[in-house]
Amino acid sequence: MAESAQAPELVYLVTGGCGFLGEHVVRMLLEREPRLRELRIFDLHLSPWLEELKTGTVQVTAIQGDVTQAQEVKAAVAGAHVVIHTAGLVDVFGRASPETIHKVNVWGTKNVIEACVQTGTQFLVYTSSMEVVGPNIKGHPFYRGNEDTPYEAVHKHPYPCSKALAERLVLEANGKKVRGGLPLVTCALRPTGIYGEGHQIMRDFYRQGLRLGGRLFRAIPASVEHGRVYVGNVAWMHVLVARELEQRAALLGGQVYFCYDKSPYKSYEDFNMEFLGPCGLRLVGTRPLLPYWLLVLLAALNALLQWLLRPLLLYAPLLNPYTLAVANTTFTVSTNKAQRHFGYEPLFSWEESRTRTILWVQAMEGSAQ
Ligand SMILES: NC(=O)C1=CN([C@@H]2O[C@H](COP(=O)(O)OP(=O)(O)OC[C@H]3O[C@@H](n4cnc5c(N)ncnc54)[C@H](O)[C@@H]3O)[C@@H](O)[C@H]2O)C=CC1
Ligand SMILES: C[C@H](CCCC(C)(C)O)[C@H]1CC[C@H]2[C@@H]3[C@H](O)CC4=CC(=O)CC[C@]4(C)[C@H]3CC[C@]12C
Repeated sequence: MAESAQAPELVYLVTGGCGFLGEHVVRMLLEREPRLRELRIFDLHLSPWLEELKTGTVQVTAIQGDVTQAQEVKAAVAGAHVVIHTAGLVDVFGRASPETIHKVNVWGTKNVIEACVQTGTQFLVYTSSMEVVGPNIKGHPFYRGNEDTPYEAVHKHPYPCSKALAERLVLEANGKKVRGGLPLVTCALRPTGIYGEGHQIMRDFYRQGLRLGGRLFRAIPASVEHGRVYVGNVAWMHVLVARELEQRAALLGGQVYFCYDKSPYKSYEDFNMEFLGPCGLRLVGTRPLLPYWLLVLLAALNALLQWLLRPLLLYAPLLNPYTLAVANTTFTVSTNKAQRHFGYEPLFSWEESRTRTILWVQAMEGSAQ
């Protein structure tokens, strides 16, 4: 993949390319990867906006497929130079079964690795998660840590378990010989909580606030810091690392990188108010309105209700023991590893990330403004 002034030659495949992050990766590649000849977008559900991308100079190929189906993955990967594997089942609310989460996130990743090996694709970027590290179930804080900070990672929930297993598979595959005899070069990016245009949970909080007369009620102490990163910067990191994998294979291969930018350290709720505030919502209370023990009880009750109601309907509220523990445990990163290894600098400043997110919330139907 050496730099050349010749015609664009590279074929990229983005799995999960119609998801929240995947869409930003796809658009970023089209905007900022001049060597792109063909962009394949592989997803279980293809979005209508893909059509508008097909009018440019890069060949955009939409592939409806399932990462759990090895043959479908292999067919999509064949002939690609780089695979960016963002597809995953993001579920911490109990909507999907643990088996399904494992199947999509672990087997799906296995299939992607195997497809690279069998077809001769040499470069693989995996979207991992901060959840691979923590917060752990013991509630230990991870305060502005980096990739080398010691932390007791203990996973019980199906989602972090699956992401940790999948990340390990990706890292262990680094150096494996692909068809043709060249080594596979892999790396994993670990975003903290991603925000920005298209963020479903932000949408849910906004709608909940509207239903509650423009108010949200503080549940988590303002002192608990939760790491957040703007989706455009996460996408940019994927594009950059994918571009650099060949040139710096020895340095980047088998490495993990937290995704970070200049977003401020705040609690999950205070951070959301950076966007929801200018859209007419307010966060009631300088301290949590309910005592923590009551929240724990409510979260346990929700888990019980989910279990009892499962034969009849899907009850999957935002509050459950796992989400409460994650929201209530400090987990923030402070690192420059991506900058040192592949020259990453955030493409979007905090002000720009904030403005873009606010404009997106405001554009939502029924804005409180
Ligand atoms: N949203 C967040 O805050 C964070 C997300 N991540 C990771 O980033 C990646 C993308 O997450 P989001 O964009 O937030 O989720 P998303 O749910 O918006 O996107 C995931 C995409 O994968 C596709 N997909 C799911 N199952 C599939 C299957 N069996 N075959 C093919 N495609 C399938 C979905 O249709 C969807 O388009 C995931 O791997 C997730 O674990 C990591 C850290 C934080
Ligand atoms: C839904 C949680 C906030 C509600 C808490 C309540 C009910 C007390 O108000 C979210 C708090 C933290 C979020 C998670 C975090 O950002 C890390 C994540 C990384 C991922 O890879 C996937 C998503 C998530 C698990 C994210 C999910 C929502 C929260 C638990």
